[in-house]
Amino acid sequence: MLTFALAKGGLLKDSIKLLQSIGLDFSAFLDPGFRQLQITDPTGTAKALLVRNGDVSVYVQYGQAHLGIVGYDVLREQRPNVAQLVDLKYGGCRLSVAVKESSPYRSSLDLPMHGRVASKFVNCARDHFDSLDLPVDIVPLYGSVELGPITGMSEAIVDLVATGNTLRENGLIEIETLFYSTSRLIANPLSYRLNTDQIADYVAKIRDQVNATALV
Ligand SMILES: Nc1ncnc2c1ncn2[C@@H]1O[C@H](COP(=O)(O)OP(=O)(O)OP(=O)(O)O)[C@@H](O)[C@H]1O
Ligand SMILES: O=P(O)(O)OC[C@H]1O[C@H](OP(=O)(O)OP(=O)(O)O)[C@H](O)[C@@H]1O
Repeated sequence: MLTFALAKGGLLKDSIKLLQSIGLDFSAFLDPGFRQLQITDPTGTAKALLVRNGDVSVYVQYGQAHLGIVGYDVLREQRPNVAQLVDLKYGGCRLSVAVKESSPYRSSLDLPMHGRVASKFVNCARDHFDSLDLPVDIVPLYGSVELGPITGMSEAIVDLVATGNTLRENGLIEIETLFYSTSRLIANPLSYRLNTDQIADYVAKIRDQVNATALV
């Protein structure tokens, strides 16, 4: 049976809405009291696994899920062996360098050599500073990254920004954008090539739905 890996958290509502639009109902996952992590759509045609955002590509790469929905930011950070098929357009955000507004830094190159940069996106952050030939210490954090500069633990952060409210409310400013991100439909490369469980039909329906929505 075709299996999707869906990320709990910010992307879940839109992912379920998208799958509903192609006739697959996994809305039970949105019920806060619901505790099952694997469900079958009421029509019995597909299954969904509810996993952490950072684990979606793991299930897809290892083949327990044929398809998955995950942020492009995560794909850039993890570089998993999966096929990236469709830009789903929702979950828009960007990965940026931010510092305290009161600091003297206004671009990445203003940061001191061997200064600290806190991030959940350690690979993306390292690539960015390597490309500038600026040696910095990347400090891995798993959330509330904004506290790095606020507490003085780091000079800067590399973190996701959407509305910019979190930065503003914490006295930080964005000084550089690494890349923009939206959610992506990914597939296990072998299942996709072999068209296991008619993956191609579902991918085409999802692509059509996204294109139709973009035209509205
Ligand atoms: N503020 C935001 N606005 C819009 N999209 C966002 C925002 N923050 C993150 N995203 C997008 O949604 C995805 C999921 O973010 P979410 O915060 O739900 O997961 P997470 O807590 O980072 O994941 P994990 O559970 O693996 O730590 C991100 O990878 C990104 O693509
Ligand atoms: O620009 P904004 O619209 O304010 O959104 C940005 C915030 O959203 C994400 O955090 P999330 O809610 O995922 O929590 P986290 O700090 O635990 O990663 C990101 O890490 C920022 O903190």
